[in-house]
Amino acid sequence: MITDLLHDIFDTIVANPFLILAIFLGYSIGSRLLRYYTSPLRRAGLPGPLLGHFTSWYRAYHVLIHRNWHHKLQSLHVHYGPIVWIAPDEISVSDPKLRSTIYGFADERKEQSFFPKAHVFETGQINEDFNFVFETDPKKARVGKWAMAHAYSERGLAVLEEEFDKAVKDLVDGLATHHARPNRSANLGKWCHYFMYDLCSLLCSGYTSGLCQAGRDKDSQIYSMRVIFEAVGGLIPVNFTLKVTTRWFRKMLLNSYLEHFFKGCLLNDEYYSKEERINKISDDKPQHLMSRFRTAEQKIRKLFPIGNWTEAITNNIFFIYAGSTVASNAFPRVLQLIYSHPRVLRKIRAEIASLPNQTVTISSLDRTSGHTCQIPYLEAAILEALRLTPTFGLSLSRTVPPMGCKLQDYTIPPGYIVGMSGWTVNYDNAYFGADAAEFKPERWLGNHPTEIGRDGTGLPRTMRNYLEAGWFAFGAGARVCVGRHMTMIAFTKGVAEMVKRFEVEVEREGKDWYALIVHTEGLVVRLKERWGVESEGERELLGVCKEFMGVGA
Ligand code: HEM
Repeated sequence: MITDLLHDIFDTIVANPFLILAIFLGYSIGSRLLRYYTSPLRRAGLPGPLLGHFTSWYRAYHVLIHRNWHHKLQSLHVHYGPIVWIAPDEISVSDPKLRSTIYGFADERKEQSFFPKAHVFETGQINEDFNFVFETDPKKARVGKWAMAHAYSERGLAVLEEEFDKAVKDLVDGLATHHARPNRSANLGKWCHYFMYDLCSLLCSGYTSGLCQAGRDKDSQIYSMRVIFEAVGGLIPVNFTLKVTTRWFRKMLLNSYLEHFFKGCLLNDEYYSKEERINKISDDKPQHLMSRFRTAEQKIRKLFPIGNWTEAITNNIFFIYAGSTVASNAFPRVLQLIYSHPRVLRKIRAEIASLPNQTVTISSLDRTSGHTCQIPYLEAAILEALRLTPTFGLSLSRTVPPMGCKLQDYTIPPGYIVGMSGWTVNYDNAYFGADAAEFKPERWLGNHPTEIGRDGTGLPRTMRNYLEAGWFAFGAGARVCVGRHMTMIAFTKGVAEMVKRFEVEVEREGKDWYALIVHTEGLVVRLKERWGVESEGERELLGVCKEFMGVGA
């Protein structure tokens, strides 16, 4: 009986494929229309592009085909205001003042009021154990952060300062060896990848992956990372990805790239298995991150006993490199902005010249009690560049908790997704000023003209405190980027050595395109080694020498 029925269905499909297609399309369009007409977001009158109210393919189109979602989102907010309904169940918010509503630490009614990471982040779970960035279970994420935060802190990284210096030296020496000669241009984007990847290997295991020395992506590590970013970034905006794939399936698809990557970076010794290698590095280098992750994994395991320790450690190491991919796409733009503003460049050089040994150390950044930052202008220039190019382009989506939420005049019911993106928040004129789109490091310095600090001292609020409370380059709240200190240390040291050593002329600006993160591609520059100008007297002398040798000042 059932077999007959199945036969009949099969015959009908074979005989009438168009009928089946029509039924499928009818169902699909009908269900979308029904969802739209019954949506509380429509009843609440949320503004936004009509197509986006029906289907998430509207956004996927801009992500996957045009690769310009970050700019599209900016123009949507300019057109519709700070709250935009962008996909059937998702709202984009650009008002910095609403940051704490969505990402703030929950009050005592945590279960009811905390906005957890949206389910769609599960797409990035391509392995079976703890996954720092994409973990959607708030309890697990909290435990992970608690176990690992110290290793990523300024103090935790200070013990590895030598490794930062080594990576920076390899970057400038590599650029000098491979590119600093006439008629030889350098792809700055690629070099920033080499730099950040070498740095990660040094921090994790104490030896370099040698990309800056080689001047190329030796073992296709950057390529492997890119495949993972592309696949995950392409799938996240398409809602049905999670309906048609499982964690096992995504692992099958992408794990080989993860393993290849891991091998290229850290397991390049054929005599050891992965487990042996992890243990050997961790035992030999207890200060390095591999060892810190092994300890963190043991802590997490006490609370979440089921898991695979090598995968957990692989994941953590992967996220060090993944974070660095975010950073290495930001670094070229940071350098470009600084070099293309001669006044800023001069001020940075003057600030560095005033440092002991003309060298940035981690303690130059120290602001803890009794210390003053010794490189406020350089730091401000980097923060300002990161504000304008927040490479983590993806909206950081959160699920509205059971008690719902109010965004300006709109009430959003539980279960809907709300999210902010640095590309819209950081350009908000009302918060950052009418000149928000301009590169002005000075805006981070001094005090706010009217506000009083919120620390109870009655002193004016610093501009830095005000801006950091609104910007969104590193996210906000419980899931704020743990790699921000590592980024600032690497960038301040990196910029300092670059501006000391090279004059840089941009030959081609390249372009930014969107895929989970905003990639910086094709930024080509010409480098000329400087003569280490230090004092007025030396400058004059060097001017004479250069003139004599025809090098030009
Ligand atoms: C310019 C550089 C960077 C930018 C713009 C950036 C941006 C971000 C943002 C926006 C988030 C929040 C994600 C969310 O809330 O869903 C985040 C999280 C994270 N970042 Fe970064 N990041 C940078 C560098 C790094 C580096 C160098 C590392 C690695 C050391 C790193 C590791 C992480 C990790 C592990 C998380 C997850 C934190 C958590 O979920 O609790 N990031 N990053």
